[in-house]
Amino acid sequence: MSAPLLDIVGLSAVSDRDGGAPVLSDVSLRLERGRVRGLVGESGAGKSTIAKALLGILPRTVRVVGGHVLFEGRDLLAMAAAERRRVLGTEIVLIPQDPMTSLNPSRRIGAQIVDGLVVGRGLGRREATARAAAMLAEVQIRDPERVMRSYPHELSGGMRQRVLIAAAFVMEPKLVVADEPTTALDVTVQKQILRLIRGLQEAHGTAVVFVTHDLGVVAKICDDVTLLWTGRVVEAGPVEAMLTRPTHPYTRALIAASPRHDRPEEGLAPVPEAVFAGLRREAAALDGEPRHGR
Ligand SMILES: Nc1ncnc2c1ncn2[C@@H]1O[C@H](COP(=O)(O)OP(=O)(O)OP(=O)(O)O)[C@@H](O)[C@H]1O
Repeated sequence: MSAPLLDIVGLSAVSDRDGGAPVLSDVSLRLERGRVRGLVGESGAGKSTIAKALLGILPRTVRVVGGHVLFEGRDLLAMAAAERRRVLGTEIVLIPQDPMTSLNPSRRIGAQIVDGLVVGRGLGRREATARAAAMLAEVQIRDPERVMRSYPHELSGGMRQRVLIAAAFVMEPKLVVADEPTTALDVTVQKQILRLIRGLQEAHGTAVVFVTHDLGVVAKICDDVTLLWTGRVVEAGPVEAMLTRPTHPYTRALIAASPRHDRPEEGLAPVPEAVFAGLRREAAALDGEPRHGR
C-alpha cells in the first residue's frame, strides 16, 4: 500500500512561553489523498499548533520535542530549507481564518493571486492571469475580471473568503489546511463556504485538514475527525461513527454540548467536571508510560 499523503507520528511540542508546558503530546494522525480530516477541540486543544506545524510557521516559542510530520513520506520537520520552501505554499497551502488580515490591503486581488502562481508555479503572467480568472469563476464569483481589479476593502467578507479559497486551490495543492475558515462569517455565508470547499476538494481530489471547534461544521464537511484535548488525541475515526457512536465520555459530552440545528429548542449540557477529571487521570497515566512511536 502506498504511504498516506500525510502521516503525523507521535508529534510532541512544548511552549517556551509557558515554562516548557506541553502543547502537543504524542499526537498521531493520518490523512489519505482526497479526504477531509477535521481537527476538532476546545480552545487550547492544539489544533492551530498542528496546522502551523504543517505549514512550517510554528512560533519560535513553540518547540517540537519529538515525532515526525511525514508528507508523502518526507519529514517536513527535517527537510532542507530549499525543499520546504518548494512544498509549502504550493503543495501544502492555507485557507486562513480571517480574510481581511490575510490579504494585502494595498494590492489588487488579481495581482495577489497571480503573484502566487508566478512565484510558486513558475507560470508567465499571462497564463497566471487566465488561471486566476478561471479559478475565481470556479468559486462562483460572478464577474472575475472586475473582482481581480478590486482592492480587498471593496469586497464583502464572504467574497474575500472566496478569493482566499481561490488563491489556495489555484495552486493545485495536494493538501489544503483550512484554519477555522468560516468562523468570522455569518451562518448563511458559512454554509455556502463549507459547500464550496467540499465541492472544490472533491472536484480536484485535494486532501484537507480542517481546523474547527464546531462539531456541526465537522458533520458537514469532514470524512474523518481527530478530537483533541489539551494537545492529546482523545478519539479519532470516521465522522459518522464518532458522531453517532462516540466511545470516549469526553466525545459524548462535547456532542451533548453542541447546538443542534435540527433541535434548536434543546438546552445545551456543559461538559461535566467528572469528564475532565477522567481526561486528566488518563493523561497522567500516559505520562507515566514510556513514549512509543506509531
Ligand atoms: N505563540 C505561542 N508560543 C507559545 N505557546 C503557544 C503559542 N501559541 C499557543 N501556544 C500554546 O499552545 C497551546 C495550544 O494552542 P493552539 O492555538 O494550538 O490551540 P487551539 O486548539 O488552536 O485553540 P484556539 O481554538 O483557541 O485557537 C496553548 O494552550 C498555548 O499554551
